[in-house]
Amino acid sequence: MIRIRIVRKLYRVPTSRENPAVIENLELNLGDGEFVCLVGPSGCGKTTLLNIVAGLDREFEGSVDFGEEAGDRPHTAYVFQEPRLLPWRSVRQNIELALPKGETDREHVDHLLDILGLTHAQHQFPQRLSLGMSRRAALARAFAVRPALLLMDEPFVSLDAATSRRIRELLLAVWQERPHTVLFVTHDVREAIALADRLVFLTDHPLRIRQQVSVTGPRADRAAGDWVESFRARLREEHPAIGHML
Ligand SMILES: Nc1ncnc2c1ncn2[C@@H]1O[C@H](COP(=O)(O)OP(=O)(O)OP(=O)(O)O)[C@@H](O)[C@H]1O
Repeated sequence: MIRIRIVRKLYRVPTSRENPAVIENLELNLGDGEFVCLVGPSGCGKTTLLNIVAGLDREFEGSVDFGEEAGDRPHTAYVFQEPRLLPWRSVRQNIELALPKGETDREHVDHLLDILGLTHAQHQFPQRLSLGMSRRAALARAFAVRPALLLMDEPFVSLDAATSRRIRELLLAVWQERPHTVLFVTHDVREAIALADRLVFLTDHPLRIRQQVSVTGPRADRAAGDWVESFRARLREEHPAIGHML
């Protein structure tokens, strides 16, 4: 169980007299192996929250408790909004560079390239890849380290609907092979319903939790658009306060 407690997070901007809290009084627990989707308006502080959980931002009041031995954090991978591949390395090298020093794990990398449809592109350089392929390469790099915690910040943004659906299916296929805790940020409630065990709807100014909802249907059924639409309709009925986010 990961326990996230953020009493207050603000950015001190020297040129600004007032620095309002971006996040305030947020309490969020992530179960072991749980897939949690954060859904919130643009600019509400989702990336800020992921950066805090990743340990990239330590300037906040509160704590992130990983329930491990003091000081230990789980093996974490972070997939950013942009794929952030090194342009002077091939797809395969980008993936292998993420592995701990001295570790090659060829079979695991081969398997990920295969399942993500990148075997034929493994020796290409990132500038030759489509956005969809780059995003798949970023996923392969994240999975290569066998993370216990995977943080994903709108990893499928600006893809066409068919490509993002295909990559979502690939993400689920790899995740289901070895379930681990995922915190996934999206604007897209349909995407969240297709993926998550739990949806966490957020407010902005400051960011807080507005509503949490479990999604219990089998993931195989959720690939069908009508399953997602009927779940959305039920949410609208049961939680009118979040109707504008649906
Ligand atoms: N380094 C920074 N310095 C000052 N303000 C910042 C900084 N980073 C983010 N902010 C502000 O904090 C707020 C939350 O930003 P953040 O990027 O976390 O939101 P978000 O929900 O991820 O946005 P989006 O959905 O557009 O990706 C915004 O008002 C943003 O302008």
